[in-house]
Amino acid sequence: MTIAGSDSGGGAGIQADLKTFQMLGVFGVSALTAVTAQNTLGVQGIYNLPPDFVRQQIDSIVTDIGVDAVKTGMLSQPEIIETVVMAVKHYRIEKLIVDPVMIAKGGARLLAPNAESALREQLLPIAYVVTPNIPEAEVLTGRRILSIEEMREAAKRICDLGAQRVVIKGGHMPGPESIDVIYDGIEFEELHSVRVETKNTHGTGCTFSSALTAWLARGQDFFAAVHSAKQFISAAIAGAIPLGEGHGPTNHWAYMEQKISDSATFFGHVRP
Ligand SMILES: Nc1ncnc2c1ncn2[C@@H]1O[C@H](COP(=O)(O)OP(=O)(O)OP(=O)(O)O)[C@@H](O)[C@H]1O
Ligand SMILES: Cc1ncc(CO)c(N)n1
Repeated sequence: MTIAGSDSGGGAGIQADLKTFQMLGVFGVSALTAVTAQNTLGVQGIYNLPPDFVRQQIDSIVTDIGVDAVKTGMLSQPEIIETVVMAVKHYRIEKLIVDPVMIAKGGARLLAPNAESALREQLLPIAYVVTPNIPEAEVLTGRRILSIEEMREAAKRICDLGAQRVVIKGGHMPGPESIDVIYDGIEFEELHSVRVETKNTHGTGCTFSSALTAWLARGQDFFAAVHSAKQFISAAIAGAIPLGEGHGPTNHWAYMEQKISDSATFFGHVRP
């Protein structure tokens, strides 16, 4: 399940999450927190849903269909965070993947400033894993992050805030590689990928964390699931189709296309 906002542009939010789940063979369900009027140029409008109605959607899903993992994205308001926290505790959801969405690529706020403390103090302590980008990790820790060493320190601090595991995504740090720092409370790992020179990075964070959620729902262990998610997002960025005039979306089917062309046999055809 994804608990997040709708991106009318289809590249981020609920739409990115459900497309990613589908591509990874996971049945996606959703609870909407907000509806955005959004495209590749920016966010033109936000309509928040009432917290009670967010809870009603979660109740509808969990009491009938059930969930193997739950991901949160845009939560927008402190009351929505409190509602999600209560529901996660009530249903004893263990695999909670928190993508602490704060600001969209174009600069629009997707989390009210007065919701940051609720996120830090109430949601992080019940997270199985948190996946901040660098600016989000800076807000959560209150410190600048300018190096891999500082990413590691931030990961430790975020675990000290109560999260069990952390992936700090390195898309915002300049350099020839995009490096993510993974920490499970004991061990660190760095995941390197060649930085693709592209402006089509709308929704990279949502897509990465929903791929991680899908692999965790499928039962992969934490480090393996992060590696698989990185493969998914790397293919989605490299294979992005340019849409719109601004930051275009990633390509949610590129990973499967790559898998198909990598495989020796496909529909009975043996590749030379
Ligand atoms: N230009 C790029 N080339 C290769 N990998 C990238 C690039 N930009 C981001 N990534 C990777 O994509 C994933 C998402 O990271 P990023 O830091 O962009 O998330 P984000 O800022 O939360 O995204 P968004 O807010 O747009 O949803 C990470 O694994 C990161 O390393
Ligand atoms: C609805 C929504 N969620 C998350 C993001 C972050 O990419 C976005 N741009 N829009």
